[in-house]
Amino acid sequence: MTENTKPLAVRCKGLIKVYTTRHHEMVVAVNRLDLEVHAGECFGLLGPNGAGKTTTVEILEGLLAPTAGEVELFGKTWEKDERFLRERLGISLQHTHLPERLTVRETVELFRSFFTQGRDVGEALDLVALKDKENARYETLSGGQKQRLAVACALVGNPALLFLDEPTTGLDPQSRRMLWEVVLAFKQQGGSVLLTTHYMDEAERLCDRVGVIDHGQMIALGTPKELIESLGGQQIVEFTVEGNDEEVNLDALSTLPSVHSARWHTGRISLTVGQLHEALPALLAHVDQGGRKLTGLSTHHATLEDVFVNLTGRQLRE
Ligand SMILES: Nc1ncnc2c1ncn2[C@@H]1O[C@H](COP(=O)(O)OP(=O)(O)OP(=O)(O)O)[C@@H](O)[C@H]1O
Repeated sequence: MTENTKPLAVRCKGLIKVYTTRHHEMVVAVNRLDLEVHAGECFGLLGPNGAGKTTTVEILEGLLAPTAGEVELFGKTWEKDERFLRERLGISLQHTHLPERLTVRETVELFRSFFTQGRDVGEALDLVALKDKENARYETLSGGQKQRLAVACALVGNPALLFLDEPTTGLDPQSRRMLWEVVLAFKQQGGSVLLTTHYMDEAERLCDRVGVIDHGQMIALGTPKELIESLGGQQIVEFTVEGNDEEVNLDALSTLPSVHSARWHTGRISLTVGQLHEALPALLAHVDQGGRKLTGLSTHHATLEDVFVNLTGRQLRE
């Protein structure tokens, strides 16, 4: 099969999930979501708490029934081809509770037994650098080791598609980087990945494309580079001035050289800027001419976080 005729790893269309709470209130968690993950791609779903990421992922994993919409993985559906799909998916849930008394090796052996074909247990442990812990009981592992074990369990069936729901939340930097290497190696061998994350550096490092989801809807989709470029500038300048904030004229600021846009953001003025060496002198002169004094100034390279703020006026993590 050529690249174009390969079935998509994930295709969902018009996905809707409405929960009914204990108090009989309706919560629309996913609202007409369309999503495609290509074979061999790492796709990241980003969004704030409660955006609908976990609900979406659990529907795609066949763990939760949608209220409406179509879901296909490798051109197959959960209704008709559950066995086929279970053999091809690796799943690491947001919270994994594994048996406390089993050793690391026993845990992975248990998961290996669910699959007719799969990896050698030792190889799966090697992949997540847990070989030296194979005889340790689950209850004695650190948070990072537990998370890596969950990923080993997801990998031991030699899946074609890996689901990772916030795989590195709460991990130390070294464990996070180790998991990133595991994901990149899996992708390099042709695997497809759908991951959710709160970490923008993680999305930028791992994902070929990302979808930003808010209130159950996809509000932006593209490569990290495309999304960041959509801001119109690669740099963000944030500053505060002494005196009455109300008088700051955002329109005037956005006409300064190399400034693409100006907004209020968490008590500061935030400018999206093309060239710092053009924008900064002009900004300083502008503030000076207005008879004001700068009380703070910082700059950073635009990130996916800035994309989210630009789209919604909110922080990704509040
Ligand atoms: N079982 C449930 N019953 C009622 N409402 C629910 C249920 N599960 C989730 N929700 C609601 O659906 C919305 C989406 O939740 P979901 O967990 O999918 O979001 P999320 O983006 O994964 O958030 P987080 O990053 O915090 O995990 C939220 O408003 C949540 O409160």
